[in-house]
Amino acid sequence: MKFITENLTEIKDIIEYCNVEVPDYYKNIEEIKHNKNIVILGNFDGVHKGHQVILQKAVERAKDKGLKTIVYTFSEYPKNQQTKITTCSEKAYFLDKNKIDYLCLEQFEKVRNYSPEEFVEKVIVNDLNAAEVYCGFNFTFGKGKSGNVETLKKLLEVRKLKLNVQKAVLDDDGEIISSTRIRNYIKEGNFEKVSELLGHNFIILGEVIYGKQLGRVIGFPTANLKFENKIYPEFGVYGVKIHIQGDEKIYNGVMNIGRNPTVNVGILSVETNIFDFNEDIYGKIILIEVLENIRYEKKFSSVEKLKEQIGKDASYWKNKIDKYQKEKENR
Ligand SMILES: Cc1cc2nc3c(=O)[nH]c(=O)nc-3n(C[C@H](O)[C@H](O)[C@H](O)COP(=O)(O)O)c2cc1C
Ligand SMILES: Nc1ncnc2c1ncn2[C@@H]1O[C@H](COP(=O)(O)OP(=O)(O)O)[C@@H](O)[C@H]1O
Repeated sequence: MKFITENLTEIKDIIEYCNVEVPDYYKNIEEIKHNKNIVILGNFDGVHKGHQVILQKAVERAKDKGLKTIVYTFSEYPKNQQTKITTCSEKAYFLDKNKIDYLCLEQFEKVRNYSPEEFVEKVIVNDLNAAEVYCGFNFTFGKGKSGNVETLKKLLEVRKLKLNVQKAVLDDDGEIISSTRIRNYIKEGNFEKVSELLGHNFIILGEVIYGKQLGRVIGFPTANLKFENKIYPEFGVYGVKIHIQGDEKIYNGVMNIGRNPTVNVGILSVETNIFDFNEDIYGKIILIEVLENIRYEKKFSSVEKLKEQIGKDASYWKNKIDKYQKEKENR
């Protein structure tokens, strides 16, 4: 997948993790102008199962017609930053998995005052060279969200462009799959439901930074990540899978999110002890898949007691992994 963005810092992690060339904005803009494209509009926070239906249909259509697919979305959406399920880099990771050709991360400020007509003419027709457009049933656009799917349909029709509107995708219980529902399940720690509605596990992608360097002393070194502008599960301990930049192997481990009240630092941290691993990975990008809430974070009366509990958390998760593994083998 190629990127069209002027804000490279937002995609730095995914560029490094996937070891791809730093995108050239002007070159890629020129490239899409020479193609005929299917433009897919939306926020795609989480790239959940509903989003995936739109993406798959668009990709299929593009294949049939010899077109390219472009997801057009905003880099820094103005509101609700801390409720985002995916950062730009994480969104890019899943869009790439869905075989999208280009991801255009537009600065919202650039287009926020465009009327629906202007948006269609300047963005969809001129910049993106659209042959067809896809969006979800609740898509809005233009100044103050003045345009909806009906407006878009009419504006595209006069330009002989087809709009494909995806109706709401439902889960097995007949409820609409939405980013809001997924956020609530993340907060509740119900990762079975989170994974079911996302169609993949909740991920945290980031660079390993220095922490207090106490982990190694207590026998549980932890790879620490920066806190990003996104939603995090409640402070607590989670069973996770870990992927490390440049390493094919998938590791298991336990992650703690919180303020480490026992050692009284109070700084927010997201840190993971990786099982059967002993390497220096400072500066590397890692991708964590969150699978289960094990318990909530707690203040222990001593570091010794904390150490004992971390040992129990790790054993609990190792046993569970063994159980999953045996079940898989017997199936
Ligand atoms: C599985 C796991 C569970 C943890 N649970 C707690 C906890 O309940 N309370 C707490 O104060 N710290 C908890 N921690 C965080 C430790 O305090 C922290 O890892 C330790 O201070 C080392 O930090 P460092 O990586 O910055 O050196 C946990 C860490 C792990 C890996
Ligand atoms: N099994 C492991 N799990 C996590 N990190 C490990 C492991 N083995 C070695 N490391 C390395 O050690 C560092 C963590 O050690 P730690 O003492 O907790 O320091 P810090 O407080 O800086 O995170 C990680 O960033 C990584 O480079």
